[in-house]
This record gives sequence, C-alpha cells and structure tokens, in this order.
Amino acid sequence: MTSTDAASPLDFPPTPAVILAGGLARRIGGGDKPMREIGGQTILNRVIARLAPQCCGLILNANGNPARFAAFGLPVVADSVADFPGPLAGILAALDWAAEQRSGIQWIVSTPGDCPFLPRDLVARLHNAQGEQDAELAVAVSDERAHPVIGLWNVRLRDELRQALISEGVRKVDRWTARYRLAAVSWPTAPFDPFFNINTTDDLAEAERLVALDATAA
Ligand SMILES: Nc1nc2c(ncn2[C@@H]2O[C@H](COP(=O)(O)OP(=O)(O)OP(=O)(O)O)[C@@H](O)[C@H]2O)c(=O)[nH]1
Repeated sequence: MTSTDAASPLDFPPTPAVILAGGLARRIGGGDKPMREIGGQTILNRVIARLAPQCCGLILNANGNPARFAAFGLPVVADSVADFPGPLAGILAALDWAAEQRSGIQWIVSTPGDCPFLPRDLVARLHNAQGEQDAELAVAVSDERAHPVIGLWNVRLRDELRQALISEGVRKVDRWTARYRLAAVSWPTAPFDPFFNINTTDDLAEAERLVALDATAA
C-alpha cells in the first residue's frame, strides 16, 4: 500500500478548507449557486458535510452581503481583488485569512461551492501526495482531468499569487500552478465522478439522480 491510499487525519498539519462561492454563476442564471437545493438540501450543506470531518475549520469565500450565509455559521471572506477575476481571487482571500489567524496555519484546501459529492479522503490524499513528492501544491484529478480549483495551497505562496493576479493579470488557475512543483492526485470515477459539479440546470437534474446513487453507495 502506498501512503496515498490511506491516511489518518493525524498524519498532516491541521488544515482549514475554503469553499469558493465567489463566482457569478452565469450558466445557471446568476445568484448563489451553492444555495440551490438537491435532494432537499442546499449544495452548500452537502459540501460542508463532506469537508467538515476532514478539516480543522471551514471558511466561505463569497462576495456581497455576507448576512445571506449567516445560517451556516462560517466566517465569510470576500475577494480583495475587484471585478470577479476568477477563483484565484478566492484562493488568495483564503490564504490571507489563514495568515491573519496567526495560529501557524500552513495549508488551505480549496473546493468549489458547487461540488456536492467531494471525496471523504480529499484532504488526507492531497496532503500525502504533497508530502511524498515534496510538492509545493497539490491538485485533484479524475478521469485524467485536473480540477484546478480543488487543491492544497501553501500559505507561503500568497504574495506570489497576489503579484500574479494583480500585476501580471493571471486568471487561469492552471496557468499559475504551472509555475510550481505540483502533485496531481487521482480519484476513481465509479460509481460516479466525486468531482461532479453543477454549472447548469441540467447539471442540477443530474445531481438529483446522483444523490440517490450516493445514498446507495454510502
Ligand atoms: N472568489 C471568486 N470565486 C470565483 C470567481 N469566479 C468563479 N469563482 C469560483 O470558482 C469556482 C469555479 O467557477 P466557475 O464555474 O468558473 O464560475 P461560476 O461562477 O461557478 O459559474 P459560471 O459563471 O457559470 O462560469 C466556483 O466555486 C466559483 O464560485 C471570482 O471572481 N471570485
């Protein structure tokens, strides 16, 4: 067994996760996509339920009035870079939040707020791969496709990210991560892709079907 197959949560440093909900959700008609419901629960509730047992805390990255998320009881951190420059702005906001905590947080895991079936071993396997490969970042992969917003980020990289976003105008996550030693961690896609995410109303319907499959598999 390689150590990426299994890991105890004690094997890696305490790691908070940021749930990225700062986008405009244009393909689904705007609004807060994570507040849409599938199987009688918000997508956000499902993301929280997957991540909370794996992390030492959760934060929500969202723009606009944070009061609309009050019921979830999470710190809400807005982008510091204006005009919706994409998910890198949310990752930067989370890294800055971590540095401000002054509790020695070294790593943050990021996930989108529209990905309700995240693996229960996400954080452990990202950390294991990072450690084994002495990588600077780790990113999730399924079906040979990288999911650049689902990753493990070192708080140390925040000023380089700020520079890339603000001074160089970098927008694509994988354009930025290509600068670093990156560990890619692959998950199986049976019975379905755990990184299935919801972009459209058709995806919402598909997610309803997967909720039932997921309940059977659990
Ligand atoms: N903080 C922040 N997050 C963003 C921004 N744009 C997208 N995201 C987040 O990045 C993840 C992937 O986003 P996309 O699928 O590209 O964008 P989206 O807003 O979800 O949907 P579309 O507008 O339909 O593309 C989601 O979790 C978004 O909330 C942004 O400008 N700022």
